[in-house]
Amino acid sequence: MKITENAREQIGAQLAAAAAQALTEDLASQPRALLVVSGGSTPLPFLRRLAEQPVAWSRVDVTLADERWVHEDHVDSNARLVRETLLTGRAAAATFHSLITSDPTPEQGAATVAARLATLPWPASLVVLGMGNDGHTASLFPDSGELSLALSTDDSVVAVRAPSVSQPRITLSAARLHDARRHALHLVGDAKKAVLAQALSGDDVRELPIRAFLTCPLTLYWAP
Ligand SMILES: O=C(O)[C@H](O)[C@@H](O)[C@H](O)[C@H](O)COP(=O)(O)O
Repeated sequence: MKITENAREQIGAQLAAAAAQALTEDLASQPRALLVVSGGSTPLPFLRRLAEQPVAWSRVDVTLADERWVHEDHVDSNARLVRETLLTGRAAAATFHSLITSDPTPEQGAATVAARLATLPWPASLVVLGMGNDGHTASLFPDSGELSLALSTDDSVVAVRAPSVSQPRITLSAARLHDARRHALHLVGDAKKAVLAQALSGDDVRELPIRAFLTCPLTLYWAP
């Protein structure tokens, strides 16, 4: 157990160093740089380590790959995760752009979120993706009625409902998620390694939506 925990800390630290390097490289030639991170449980060690990296954080914008449509104080909020882990220490000087509005549903809030995202310095320096055991990434779920739309639209965000998750969500579209200089996939555990192997051995994106990003190119950060 201890070995696994250490490996997960190490891979988080490696990803944090790579993210800091990407932002610093881009900030050498542009006024601001954008980082897109994912929610869930995997990113915790990465976000905590990144918060302490020496980056010109006051010139960095941060947003999320997707969000659960809950209040920002909710235990399931990805914004809460980012505020409590990344936006501390040195990285507190970064500007965070939430994917949530006060509208009751993501369908009602999507246009406001899209307008917010349009002000950011795309392409992102780095998009960090996670993946679920069903092959979803961001909120591109295999069982969501909005999957085809999210994979094909030029809009930047899509409101998503999926039977496999309890809360409505909002996700960056595949097109928006592709709009980055670098992509990383951050995974832990043997189950996810097996899902990734399955994804690499086929091409039906609707079966395993992570496939939409396997040609980015994409750098894999995996630990047992
Ligand atoms: O808000 C979210 O849930 C995500 O952004 C999602 O795509 C996540 O990356 C995967 O579900 C993996 O989640 P875990 O890291 O918790 O396994």
